[in-house]
Amino acid sequence: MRVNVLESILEGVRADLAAREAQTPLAEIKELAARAAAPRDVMAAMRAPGVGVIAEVKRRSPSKGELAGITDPAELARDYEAGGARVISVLTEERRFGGSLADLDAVRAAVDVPLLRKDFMVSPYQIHEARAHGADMILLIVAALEQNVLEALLDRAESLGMTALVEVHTAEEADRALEAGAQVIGVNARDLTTLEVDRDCFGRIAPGLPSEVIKIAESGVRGPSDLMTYAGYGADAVLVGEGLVTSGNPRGAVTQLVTAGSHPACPRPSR
Ligand SMILES: O=C(O)c1ccccc1NCC(=O)[C@H](O)[C@H](O)COP(=O)(O)O
Repeated sequence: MRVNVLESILEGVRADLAAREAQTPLAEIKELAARAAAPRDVMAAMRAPGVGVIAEVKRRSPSKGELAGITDPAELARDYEAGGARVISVLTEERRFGGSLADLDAVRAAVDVPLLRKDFMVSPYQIHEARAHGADMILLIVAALEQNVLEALLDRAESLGMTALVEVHTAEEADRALEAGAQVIGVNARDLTTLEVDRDCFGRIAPGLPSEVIKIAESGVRGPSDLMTYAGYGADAVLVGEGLVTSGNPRGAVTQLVTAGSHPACPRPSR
């Protein structure tokens, strides 16, 4: 029997969430979120000219195991910011990705750019938690959520002044994202149920999305030439993890992508 990777990740996420909720009740985490500094303007960052880079702090992955022995996520984030990343994504899932809310705190204290809390969101609790720890953006994976839950979580994020990156892998999921009112849609080249990476996925789905929707190409970006390909299909930004953390020079690797994304020969999103 084939194991659905996403389902098994979600099981662990729910168990860890229940443990955190038992320790810090929802009312308390809401209070902490309300006291956090105002969220940064992610939409302005996404609409800036050229193709932007969302650089990910990614310690480990279910498919590849330990990626680069990250010892200081704050230092990595400072390199990303210096290289010109528009947003920094911090993976906070612990069991499979080795991340934590402590990583998010460390990165928040180190940089000024908007932060994406990259995790498997299944409950409003996690959104208040993200805000309490300084995130400006959260991830909602369509394949992981019933439509009513997707819509409720999107509303919750917006009510806190945050932006939701709504992630899809198929045209049907893209329809669900639009129906939910997503303003930012990420097309993940990685099928989270099998972990296969299909770099043609963005080119099949993104051109069919409305022009006003911000389009992000996620996963499997190896360098400037992938960015240019995605730009040709209307990408506003690329989200890159492994390619940066394993590069040996994350600042230089981000700079190369940012340079390609702002080059006059780079296709511009039409809106
Ligand atoms: O990265 C994985 O193997 C993975 C497996 C199962 C669920 C999610 C997974 N990754 C989350 C991501 O979306 C990526 O970290 C992100 O898009 C960056 O991808 P990459 O540049 O390929 O590291």
